[in-house]
This record gives sequence, structure tokens and C-alpha cells, in this order.
Amino acid sequence: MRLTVSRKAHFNAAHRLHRKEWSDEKNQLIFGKCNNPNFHGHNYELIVQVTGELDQETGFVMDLKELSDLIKSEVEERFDHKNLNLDVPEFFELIPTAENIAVVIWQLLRPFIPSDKELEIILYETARNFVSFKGEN
Ligand SMILES: Nc1nc2c(c(=O)[nH]1)N=C([C@H](O)[C@H](O)COP(=O)(O)OP(=O)(O)OP(=O)(O)O)CN2
Ligand SMILES: [Zn+2]
Repeated sequence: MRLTVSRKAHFNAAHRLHRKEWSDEKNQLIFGKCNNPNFHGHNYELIVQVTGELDQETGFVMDLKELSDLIKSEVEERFDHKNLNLDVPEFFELIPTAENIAVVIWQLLRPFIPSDKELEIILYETARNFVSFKGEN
């Protein structure tokens, strides 16, 4: 029997959408107000989902306390109250869009999730903008 367990988390962070190889004009055209040189922030809402077989002895797909601790150590400690462009090495060369942040979070968590389970990341950048990523397991 396969089920999905989910854990919500949040972090707030500043970012700027900017491509170094492009002119200021092109950056402004493509990214608009999100290209503000002085950055801007979001309260990111994160949902991490793990899908797998129900363990008949524990009644768990995965211990949610373990998942919560993992999100704290691997995601919140890296991203919370940080400037993603300046403080987080994963985004020194990668534009911190919601899509890219979701992929990075998946890559950070994947090694800790048993290989027989699927991992999906849902990331809300604003109350109305969100992305989901279910990478190759
Ligand atoms: N595909 C993507 N498009 C955009 C992203 C992104 O990560 N992926 N990011 C942004 C900006 O970061 C921007 O800050 C988003 O804010 P905004 O457009 O203001 O969104 P809101 O939901 O707050 O605004 P409303 O227009 O009031 O809904 C832009 N695009
Ligand atoms: Zn933004």
C-alpha cells in the first residue's frame, strides 16, 4: 500500500532575478521589478512530500519527525533569513527563481530519502505563485 506523507515548512529570504551575461535593459525587460538591484524578499512556504510503502510494523511511510529535522538542517538553516544570491553558494551561478529553488531543495533532500521512496517539492513563492518538482528518483 503506497501513501504520501507531507511536511510543511517556511523560510524567508531575499533574492534578485538577474542574468550577469545580459545587459541591464534585457534583465529589466525579462525580470521587471524582480530585477531590482537592491533585492526583494518573499515568505516562502515549502511542502515536502514523500511517497512510499506503508511499513506495517511502524505504520509510517517515513517518520515525520525525521523529515522535519531534515528540512531544518538541509533547507531552513541554509536559506532562512538569507540573501539567496549573496549568501547561498547554490545560487552564486544559478538564478534563484522559484523553479530553481525547488530543484535545489530536491537535490539537497534526495540523498537522505530512502531510494525506494519518491520525493516531491512544492514551493510557494507568494500566496498565488507556486511550483512543484518531482525529480527522477
Ligand atoms: N516562472 C517564474 N516567474 C516568476 C518568478 C519565478 O520564480 N518563476 N518570480 C518572480 C518574482 O520573484 C516576483 O517577486 C514574484 O512576485 P509578484 O509577481 O509580485 O507575485 P505576487 O503573487 O506577489 O503578485 P500579484 O501580481 O499580486 O499576484 C516573477 N516571476
Ligand atoms: Zn521575487
